[in-house]
Amino acid sequence: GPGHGHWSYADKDEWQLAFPDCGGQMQSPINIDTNSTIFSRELQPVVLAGYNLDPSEPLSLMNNGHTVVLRLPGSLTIASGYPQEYRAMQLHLHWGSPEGPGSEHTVDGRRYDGEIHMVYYNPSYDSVKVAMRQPGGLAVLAAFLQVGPEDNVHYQPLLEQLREVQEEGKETTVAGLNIEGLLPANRGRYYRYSGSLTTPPCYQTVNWTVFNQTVLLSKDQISLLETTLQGDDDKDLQNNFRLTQSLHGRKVLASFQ
Ligand SMILES: NS(=O)(=O)c1c(F)c(F)c(SCCc2ccc(C(=O)O)cc2)c(F)c1NC1CCCCCCC1
Ligand SMILES: [Zn+2]
Repeated sequence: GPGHGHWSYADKDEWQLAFPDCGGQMQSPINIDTNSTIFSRELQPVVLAGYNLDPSEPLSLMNNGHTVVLRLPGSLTIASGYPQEYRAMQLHLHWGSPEGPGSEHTVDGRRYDGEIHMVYYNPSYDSVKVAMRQPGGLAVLAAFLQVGPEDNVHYQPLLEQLREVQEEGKETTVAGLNIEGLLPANRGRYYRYSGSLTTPPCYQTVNWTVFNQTVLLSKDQISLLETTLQGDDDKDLQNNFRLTQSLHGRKVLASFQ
């Protein structure tokens, strides 16, 4: 992965030794205290463009030892909801275990079962490598995954491939799917704040959107996510979430009252 040292969720207190930004004052994830958010009428609904990918276009799905990553084409963009256009890079998931939930952000101290992150970069920079080091260079759309009454058909193409990438480093392909279907239906209600990657190198360059509406998956889909993948040395890949970080005075905006 990026950066030098090898890291794990077990040694998250040492991350800042090898990756100094991880000890910064604009770190993610955070707890969203809904009583302290500030309503901003400037925050327009998030609109995606190019999200209906061509089913004949296979996408790479990989277990990188820390999460499962679906590479996304740069033709998928955020058309509105941010001051400038962003282009898709990848999406990945965070989850817990059968013993407990595993979202990264929390809302009023509540941790959700899981969380999807769609990672975008600002194409006005020469490359992703440059963009990810610039403030506002990255945008991540985050949504909470929650157990609901039935299977979420949009997640099925991803989840049924998990067994093909059970071991760290394994890769497979997924047919082009409707990326928009992976996000909540209501993209007008979200929180916005400036933060960081939640993994080393923890660059403080992420313009975060955390949707208010959750995404519902069945209990079976959530437990498939929690019990299929293996990380380092064949240990179960579970609880791949970073603890919430101090705001250090940062304000969290809300697109709704
Ligand atoms: N929540 S998050 O967005 O910070 C995030 C995580 F929490 C993540 F845990 C991850 S996966 C861990 C980082 C990593 C490891 C290996 C490789 C590789 O072999 O290619 C790539 C990345 C992960 F990939 C990401 N997102 C990546 C961060 C690393 C590189 C920057 C650009 C892509 C976004
Ligand atoms: Zn993430």
